[in-house]
Amino acid sequence: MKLFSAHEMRAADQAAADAGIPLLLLMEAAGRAVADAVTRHFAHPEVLVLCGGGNNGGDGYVAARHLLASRRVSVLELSSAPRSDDARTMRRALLAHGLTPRPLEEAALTRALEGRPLVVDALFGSGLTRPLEGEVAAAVARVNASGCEVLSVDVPSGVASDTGELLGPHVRATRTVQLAGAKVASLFHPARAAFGAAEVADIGIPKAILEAHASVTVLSPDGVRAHLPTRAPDTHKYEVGTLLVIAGSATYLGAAEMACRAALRAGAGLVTLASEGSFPGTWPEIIHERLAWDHDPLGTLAELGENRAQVRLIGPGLDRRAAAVLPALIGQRRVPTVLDAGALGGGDAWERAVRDHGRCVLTPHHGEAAKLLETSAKAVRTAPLEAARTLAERTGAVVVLKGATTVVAAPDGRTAAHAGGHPGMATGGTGDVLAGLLGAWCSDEGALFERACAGVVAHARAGERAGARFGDGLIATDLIGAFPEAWRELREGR
Ligand SMILES: NC(=O)C1=CN([C@@H]2O[C@H](COP(=O)(O)OP(=O)(O)OC[C@H]3O[C@@H](n4cnc5c(N)ncnc54)[C@H](O)[C@@H]3O)[C@@H](O)[C@H]2O)[C@H](O)CC1
Ligand SMILES: [K+]
Repeated sequence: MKLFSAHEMRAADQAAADAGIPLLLLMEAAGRAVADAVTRHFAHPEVLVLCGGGNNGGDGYVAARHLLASRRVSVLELSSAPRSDDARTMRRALLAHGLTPRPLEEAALTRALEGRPLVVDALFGSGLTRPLEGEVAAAVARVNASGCEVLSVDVPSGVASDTGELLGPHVRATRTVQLAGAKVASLFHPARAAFGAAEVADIGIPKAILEAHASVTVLSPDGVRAHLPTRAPDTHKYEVGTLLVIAGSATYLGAAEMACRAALRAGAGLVTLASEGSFPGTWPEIIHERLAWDHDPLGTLAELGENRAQVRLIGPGLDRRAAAVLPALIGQRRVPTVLDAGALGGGDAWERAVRDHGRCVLTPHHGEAAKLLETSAKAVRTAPLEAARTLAERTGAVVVLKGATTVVAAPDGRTAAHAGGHPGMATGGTGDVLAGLLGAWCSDEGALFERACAGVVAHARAGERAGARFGDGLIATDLIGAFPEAWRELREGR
């Protein structure tokens, strides 16, 4: 499935019109899809349709017309007359069926809501340009306070379709029927919650036109299945991903250990941890090599069995003293390299090293991305797709921008987003687990973006499984425990 900005959707509409499918046809299909969704999901005998002055309102008039056959329908419209010709046409068609919209005034709305109808919200869609205020904001507040169920058309009115940030008063929908494609806001918190159960309706824009106008893919198990690592029956450990993890510090080895364990459970053939201090060695499968950050760490690493590592992961719990040698460390080997946490150093030399390397995967959370982009965490939160893309373009790396919705961006502009997982994953160490998992799966340097996408979906699925068992009390190592099951489910298409 694709994700659309308002601009991309308008461009797709225009391309459809140029190809011979006029907007009026799309509007008819949109309103029909909304009426179908009402029939499928709601049994209310009474339906109240609220129409705005744009094309979203036009969809509302069409839905009202189709619902007349099976429900008692009333329509309240914003006092301003419909602005677009198409919405005006659809309003006339409704009049021809004997239903006359009435002005959306306080008294009329209050009275209409008393009958506890299903409310179809067709006030504003992707054309919202500023926060709702005045009468409209008051009407939206009244609808929310009524406790009536609401089906929003395309976007809950008041939600800006291009960002997960909420800008002002908005409808809290029970369900939203998104038209032609999912909108950015439907995937990102906190706006995501306003959509209720979100679905996408086909309104007759040809698939090729939609594909050509959307730049973001919504990740799903089906979409990543082809990129899950598989093993030949006669393979050996050096063939399935040998990983060198450069992480941890003398006193804090937990993050490094979790990354190593996750990599092993994700199928890495061999995992070597290079860190300072002695390793408690709770998993004997992890090979430990000692290095001293004050004493020629690059030389030590060059001597290690590092030559055998097909992938490197640098960063979880990394000793602060490593910062001084990070650019040289990144440049030391040309194998795919996942940079996490302490290895997301930033600065000119770091950025140059990452760019020159050309096979890096960066896994920042919002705060780390903000530091790398020299902006605020709020700016990253408001526009995570753009933040991930900018960082990927600047560094030439695949960027995995972690959050409740994770964005994966490639330097060539490919972008994907995934909203799976469980709120319990907001706990220390889940990022280390993702880093280890990506370390295990990013051995295929020709498919770093695809493997990163698969890793993000698998990590989220493991979180869902662990969340189902432990709820918000899940801890990072539970994800590692749930990982084999999650991976199997994805492989088997469950
Ligand atoms: N391909 C598709 O998805 C199709 C979608 N359709 C529907 O069309 C709307 C978008 O229509 P548009 O006319 O561009 O915008 P709106 O209906 O959202 O109305 C905006 C309208 O209102 C003005 N405005 C904006 N913000 C405010 C505000 N805060 N207060 C007051 N007024 C505001 C703005 O100037 C516009 O005039 C899409 O969501 C779908 O529902 C088509 O029907 C079929 C193809
Ligand atoms: K709406």
